[in-house]
Amino acid sequence: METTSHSAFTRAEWARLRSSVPMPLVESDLEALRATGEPLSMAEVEEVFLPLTRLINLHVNATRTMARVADDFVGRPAARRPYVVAVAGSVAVGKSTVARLLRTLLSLWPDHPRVDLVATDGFIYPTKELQARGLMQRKGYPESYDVRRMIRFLSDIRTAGEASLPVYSHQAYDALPDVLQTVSHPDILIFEGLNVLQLGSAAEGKPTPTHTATDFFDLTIYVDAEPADIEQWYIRRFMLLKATAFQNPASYFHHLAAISDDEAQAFAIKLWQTINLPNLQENILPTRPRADVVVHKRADHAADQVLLRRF
Ligand SMILES: Nc1ncnc2c1ncn2[C@@H]1O[C@H](COP(=O)(O)OP(=O)(O)O)[C@@H](O)[C@H]1O
Ligand SMILES: CC(C)(COP(=O)(O)O)[C@@H](O)C(=O)NCCC(=O)O
Repeated sequence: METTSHSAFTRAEWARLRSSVPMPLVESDLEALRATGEPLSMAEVEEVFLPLTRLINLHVNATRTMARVADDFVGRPAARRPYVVAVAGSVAVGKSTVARLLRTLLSLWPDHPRVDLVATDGFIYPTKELQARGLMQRKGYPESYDVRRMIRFLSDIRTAGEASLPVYSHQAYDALPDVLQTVSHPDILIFEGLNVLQLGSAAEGKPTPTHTATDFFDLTIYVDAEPADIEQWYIRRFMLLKATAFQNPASYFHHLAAISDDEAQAFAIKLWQTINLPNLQENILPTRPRADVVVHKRADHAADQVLLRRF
């Protein structure tokens, strides 16, 4: 399906663009990269992600050349700033697996060995603040993020090469108090989250923001799938977490460990249908046309199509 904004590649067409990039991973490497309940095969790496890392590698080098031109023009010493890749998509679509895999693959290229990864959940307001604002049922929606802090983080990374952010715990369902993740002079930063491609709009009575997160990205990737498939993945993962992570008394969802599977499943469906699906439809899907690369996954998680932006 060719669109006005993107060229479409079947999996087989995209796989040919790997060219001669060698496969650097073995099965045990993939085991460490898989998220809960998510398959990731050697074929997926070879046919989908090695071509993608080849494209990113070419783009990093071209971007560095362009930056040198600007430095030469004004007569200042060449400065290397982090190249930022954004990964967007729904809750449970597999963004974090894609982000971890890209980090591993990109760090094996000698041109850019230092690759860091940041998830935007670190910018979600702490539970106390969400409760005060009446946003506990809007977690993951644009208004649940401290967008100013996120923009400041991205701006510091691009200008100074270094910045810190809070750390989110899925177990606590909240930010960890007094814990910060510091990112320091990576060659590449992968910035992963639901809302990274959003333009942002002015709050009631406030001026339009000067910057949006997308101003700071060199390349944007949208991980795509049919909402009905993502719902199945979300529910399956929730049930796996019930049998594992939720058993821990420290887990926010520990109370669900004791209820029946049918009740837990009904709860997962409710979370999906009242929070995550509307967020996908209202806020996340509308950002897809702006992505440079769209990786579309089938019900079995294998990518069947890749779109590449034309402009
Ligand atoms: N309640 C939870 N407890 C523990 N881990 C979780 C929980 N919810 C999500 N996760 C994990 O957090 C990561 C991010 O999940 P999510 O934001 O849905 O994005 P995605 O599935 O696209 O990576 C995944 O690795 C997932 O398995
Ligand atoms: C923390 C999240 C909003 C994801 O945030 P992201 O890293 O994409 O910014 C999401 O995993 C979440 O907790 N959603 C709330 C509804 C639910 O529990 O599924």
